[in-house]
Amino acid sequence: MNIGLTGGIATGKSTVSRLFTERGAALVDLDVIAREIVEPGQAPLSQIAERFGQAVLQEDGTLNRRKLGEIVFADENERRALEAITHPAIRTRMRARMDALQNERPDRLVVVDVPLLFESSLQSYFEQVVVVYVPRTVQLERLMKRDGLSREDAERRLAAQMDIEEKKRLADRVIDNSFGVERTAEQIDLLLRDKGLPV
Ligand SMILES: CC(C)(COP(=O)(O)OP(=O)(O)OC[C@H]1O[C@@H](n2cnc3c(N)ncnc32)[C@H](O)[C@@H]1O)[C@@H](O)C(=O)NCCC(=O)NCCS
Ligand SMILES: Nc1ncnc2c1ncn2[C@@H]1O[C@H](COP(=O)(O)OP(=O)(O)OP(=O)(O)O)[C@@H](O)[C@H]1O
Repeated sequence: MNIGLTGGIATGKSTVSRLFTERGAALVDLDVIAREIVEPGQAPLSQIAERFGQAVLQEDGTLNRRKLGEIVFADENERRALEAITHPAIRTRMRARMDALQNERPDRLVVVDVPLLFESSLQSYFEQVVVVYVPRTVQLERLMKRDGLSREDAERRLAAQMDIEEKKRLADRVIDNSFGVERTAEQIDLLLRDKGLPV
């Protein structure tokens, strides 16, 4: 049994993932996998340095994420080039983790946090696609606050993704995270009950 969990940047996917794992679900997080595959010694990191120049590496050879972020969120072509390097490796690892977890305990819910699920057309990997939703204004405020970004930088990151209202329309199920975390937890309990899972 699996769920593909998505939403927009800073709409609350990590918060919702944590609520699921507290209730016994297993988690596969694509932001974590995306970091693993660019660790020193991994092929994608060398490809990134070749494509974007040594300036995107720090002195210790690790990726300068802030610098690369500035480049790719300002230019769609650059972003696509980065995705062409990273996405195949991310997808392979995602599939392997999902299979391993499901084989280990077939009765367990596997939640997969996939920020770009719709943008990358990954619907077919999942039995149900759940969107964590907040209105755009709330999304922008939470993003600026959490990451210390200016409004302009936050807007740029939002512009790199499908609009949250569009994602809401495409969802099999929506979790509204506009209110307190308690209200969000109630919606998760309801979803688990609908699936016949213990809460
Ligand atoms: C550009 C990078 C180095 C910036 O790193 P940074 O630490 O600032 O951000 P982080 O990785 O924590 O991502 C935060 C959020 O940004 C958004 N985001 C990241 N990459 C992209 C992208 N290519 N397109 C649109 N949104 C993106 C997602 O909502 C993600 O959850 C990094 O995001 C990256 O390597 N992106 C390419 C891999 C990728 O597509 N990851 C997204 C999940 S698979
Ligand atoms: N219900 C809520 N009420 C108030 N603040 C919240 C709520 N849910 C999440 N937040 C805050 O909003 C910010 C974004 O949440 P979170 O990090 O879970 O989003 P995300 O979708 O995982 O982000 P990303 O796309 O960057 O991975 C965080 O600072 C978090 O503490």
